[in-house]
Amino acid sequence: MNLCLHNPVTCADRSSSLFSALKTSNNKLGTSKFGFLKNRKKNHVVAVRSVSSTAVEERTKRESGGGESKVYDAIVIGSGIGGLVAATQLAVKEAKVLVLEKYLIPGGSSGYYERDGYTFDVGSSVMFGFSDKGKLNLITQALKAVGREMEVIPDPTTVHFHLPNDLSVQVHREYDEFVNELISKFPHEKEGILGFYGVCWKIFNSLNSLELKSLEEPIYLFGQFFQKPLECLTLAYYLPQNAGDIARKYIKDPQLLSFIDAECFIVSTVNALQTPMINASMVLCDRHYGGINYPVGGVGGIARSLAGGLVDQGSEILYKANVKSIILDDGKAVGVRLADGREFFAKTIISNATRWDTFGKLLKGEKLPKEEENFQKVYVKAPSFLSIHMGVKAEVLPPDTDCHHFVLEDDWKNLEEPYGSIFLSIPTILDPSLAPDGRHILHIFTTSSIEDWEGLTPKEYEAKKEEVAAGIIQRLEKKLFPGLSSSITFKEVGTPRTHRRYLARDKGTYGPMPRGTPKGLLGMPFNTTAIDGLYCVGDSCFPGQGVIAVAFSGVMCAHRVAADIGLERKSKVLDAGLLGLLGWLRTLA
Ligand SMILES: NC(=O)c1ccc[n+]([C@@H]2O[C@H](COP(=O)([O-])OP(=O)(O)OC[C@H]3O[C@@H](n4cnc5c(N)ncnc54)[C@H](O)[C@@H]3O)[C@@H](O)[C@H]2O)c1
Ligand SMILES: CC(C)=CCC/C(C)=C/C=C/C(C)=C/C=C/C(C)=C/C=C/C=C(C)/C=C/C=C(C)/C=C/C=C(\C)CCC=C(C)C
Repeated sequence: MNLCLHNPVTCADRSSSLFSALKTSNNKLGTSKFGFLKNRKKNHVVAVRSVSSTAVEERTKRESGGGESKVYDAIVIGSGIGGLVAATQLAVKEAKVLVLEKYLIPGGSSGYYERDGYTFDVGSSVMFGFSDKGKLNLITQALKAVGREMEVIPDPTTVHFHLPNDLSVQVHREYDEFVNELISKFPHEKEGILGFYGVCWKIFNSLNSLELKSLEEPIYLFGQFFQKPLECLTLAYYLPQNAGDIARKYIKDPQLLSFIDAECFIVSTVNALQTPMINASMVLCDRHYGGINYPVGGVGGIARSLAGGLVDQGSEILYKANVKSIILDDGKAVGVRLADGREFFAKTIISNATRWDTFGKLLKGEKLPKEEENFQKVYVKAPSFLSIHMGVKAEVLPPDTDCHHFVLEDDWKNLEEPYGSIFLSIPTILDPSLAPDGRHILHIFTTSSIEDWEGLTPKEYEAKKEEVAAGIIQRLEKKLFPGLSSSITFKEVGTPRTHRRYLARDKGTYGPMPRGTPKGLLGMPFNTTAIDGLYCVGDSCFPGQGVIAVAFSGVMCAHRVAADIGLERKSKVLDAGLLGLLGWLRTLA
């Protein structure tokens, strides 16, 4: 996806030329034509109208010019990985799905963009769940479900930490190599290190033994408890716990505890005390179990392959389709209305927009359901990122430079501060085809809030981008790569405003972040919502941020929707019991 990480002021021109370039690739994906619904008049009242189900079908027919009416099984708003996995999983169950994407290509924050011979990943380039092993390789499985496979390049080091007091730790692909390196830095904490990471493995192995489907579907859930009671009880035990508390049971050294904070921060943007233990275990072990693998050609290929696979299954994806509102019929979600006035109808609506955008914008004017109020009480929007995509002369990187780095120079206290720590990926270390010969890509990012970028004139905005980016580049020059500034051949800076604009995420947020100390994953909502027929998918659903996490949310969502539209088994009585119980558990968070 092209996030247009350049001056938003000039963006319109460049994206129109980009669009012509992309048209071909969209066509290759089989972008469908939607001639069956005519444009409707603008200035619709966004307020919900009450119409019966038959009326919905009749209206669709009328709008199709009396031709064949089409009510989809599911409409998915947004083609992030969460939305695409939900859509493809439903499509392979023979549901008719329509994905509506605001932008020109699929992927959302897992998209890509091309400039001057470089292919940049919009978001991070660290891919979990992309191996050929076990049951947690959810990206591999999602692609396989629609007959796609991608060539991947194994990453020998997940991340190289450069931390205060000159603490340098490489997270090697081999677990033993990693723990031995960590133990060599903290020999007095050998038992603590093995104890903490040992609990992570216990949880990971339990997860890896389950068939992963919707935890909101009782026939499946009880079936898993019956088949794997110990593993399910282990997961239920750790569900309300956080990594920092478990770490403190084993580890005393404050610097080592800060290292565990950094381990958690890079995937959750919060410290270990606020990171759910199940999520921490998932990432701290998958990187050694299946390993981190990078898709040849860049991360954008994942979404392109899923979108292509979706169309192969007979479902559809429509780009430049900006959903403005969700249409309710007697309190049930039955369709969507686009910014250009077109309307589409389906038995179920799945929103891949964040919960804040779904309830705050797409259902504007509706009373916020109690469940969403609770969600907003427990979670706030995490800050966004400032990202710098650069092309540099290859010789500036020392030999054996690792692909991913995390830099926190002087003071552990800066870990969670805006611009405090720096993430750096150099995907061309693994796949040189992403850059012209003799060049490398540096994708640098650091947390930043939208408030920092508002109220500026275009000139001030540009100047601030340059100034902040220069400061970050100088820090990397000092810590890692002398001569970096003078080796830059291409540079584009994106801010939280860029993320808000191109990903349609409120305040450009990276995802939900606990307001205080959460009870692990207990407060995180699943996919059903208080509105009949409306489901959410993506990072504001269980289990949270991350490509593999939203892929799991997509799998869960598709299973729950399939049961509700009769493509999978369901029991109304058990449903009511489990959904009630889960709702109650969330109130305890
Ligand atoms: N390596 C990594 O771990 C990595 C890399 C990149 C992204 N990510 C993760 O991906 C997660 C986000 O994935 P996701 O699937 O939840 O969502 P997303 O934000 O990536 O995608 C949502 C999509 O929905 C579209 N959209 C939103 N509102 C719309 C509307 N009204 N009409 C039409 N389209 C609309 C957006 O354009 C976007 O394409 C983040 O949590 C981030 O952690 C992780
Ligand atoms: C229901 C109840 C109540 C109970 C029951 C019990 C049970 C059975 C349970 C179960 C559970 C489960 C299954 C769960 C699951 C989970 C999961 C799968 C999870 C996952 C997760 C994941 C994650 C979180 C991930 C993330 C990631 C990320 C975010 C990443 C990122 C990255 C980056 C940013 C990179 C960095 C870079 C550099 C350093 C450069």
